[in-house]
Amino acid sequence: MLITQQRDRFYYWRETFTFVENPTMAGNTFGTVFKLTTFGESHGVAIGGIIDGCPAGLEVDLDAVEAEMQRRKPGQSSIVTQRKEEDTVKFLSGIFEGKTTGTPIGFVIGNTDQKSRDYSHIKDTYRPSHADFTFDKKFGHRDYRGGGRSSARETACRVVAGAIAKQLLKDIKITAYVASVGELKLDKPHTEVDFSEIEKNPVRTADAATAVKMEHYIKQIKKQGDTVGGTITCVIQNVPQGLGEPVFDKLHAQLGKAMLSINAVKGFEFGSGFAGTKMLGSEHNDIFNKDGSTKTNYSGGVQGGISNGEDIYFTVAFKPVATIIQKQWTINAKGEEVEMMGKGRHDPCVVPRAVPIVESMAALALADFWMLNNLSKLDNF
Ligand SMILES: Cc1cc2nc3c(=O)[nH]c(=O)nc-3n(C[C@H](O)[C@H](O)[C@H](O)COP(=O)(O)O)c2cc1C
Ligand SMILES: C=C(O[C@@H]1CC(C(=O)O)=C[C@@H](OP(=O)(O)O)[C@H]1O)C(=O)O
Repeated sequence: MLITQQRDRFYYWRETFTFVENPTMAGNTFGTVFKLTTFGESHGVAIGGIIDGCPAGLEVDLDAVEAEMQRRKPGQSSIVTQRKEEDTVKFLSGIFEGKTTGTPIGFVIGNTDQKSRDYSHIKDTYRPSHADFTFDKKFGHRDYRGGGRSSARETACRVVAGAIAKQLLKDIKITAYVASVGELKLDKPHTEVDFSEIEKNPVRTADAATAVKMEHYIKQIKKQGDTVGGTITCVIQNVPQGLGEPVFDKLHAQLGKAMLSINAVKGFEFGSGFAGTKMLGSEHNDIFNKDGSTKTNYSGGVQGGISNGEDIYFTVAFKPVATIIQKQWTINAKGEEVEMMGKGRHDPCVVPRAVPIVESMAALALADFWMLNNLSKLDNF
């Protein structure tokens, strides 16, 4: 081979691999085998995704997908953003005669009620604690309308994939609920929560009286043009033993990544979490029953990064929404200090709509581990 040909080949491969390893805007895919890639901006034509690695032959209950979308969609009650989107999912591929074909499942969700005028004042001005500043610094060119790609609108795609992952997981039951809004707490450990209460109130907490207080508080905060944070607890039941891939892809590590990838998340507490630090080993150790189950479950259903068959539980902390309808000082792209006020339709508190997002991300993490676990033993081939 001529030296010039060799050189051209070298450059060809270098460029190819550089592209594959360092694609621009990396980070739009979650999962190793059961994978979700999402695309789209909040005020663009549509958002959507591709679910790859879903096995063939899964009967997809489209009504169940639709029901999950209704739980997340904007405009669903007076304590969430008043942007009105139907969030009907249009599947483009990968499902035939009601069953998955094992090929990529492509889907789109239209954006129909965007009001981009509300964002013209932040074209060159950064909302404090939103993603405007960092997206600008990283990419230099961004769709500022509605926060573009940084908007939680993208999480609609996660809910589509999560709804399918839930169906793949069959008996594994994933339930999330609002555990606190500001200082208002649902005063019950997850083991005493009545899951049937969650969908009966717009806050999605598991107690009617607490829900009334939380709803009232969110409305009050909204009137002041302000926002408030909260926490969501998630419980996963009927988990088979063996899910999780030590050492770097431990089950709770991936769940942490899944949760921390959700917009506005600031904390993830797994199993006994921070409270466990105040206990002694003699109190904290989960003592076995003869069948391998444990008498207590401070481990949160995971030991050594692998599920042990007990319930998995964790809590996710969400910050107060950044866009407030109050004047605040900020800076513009020229570095000048300017006063700005948020405009438009924002969530005064994200937790009511984040409940199905937390469940979906948990389902995606578990579906991936379920697929991977089938590869971990020769007996499975
Ligand atoms: C369900 C949900 C709804 C949200 N709604 C809003 C909103 O209406 N306005 C807003 O400024 N941020 C909202 N956020 C948060 C922003 O998307 C998020 O703060 C922003 O992308 C910056 O990312 P970070 O807070 O994770 O750093 C929402 C988050 C979630 C999970
Ligand atoms: C559109 C959704 O939520 C949006 C999330 C969001 C943000 O900054 O994250 C800001 C608001 O966007 P807009 O100003 O366009 O109404 C929310 O409504 C959705 O969840 O589907």
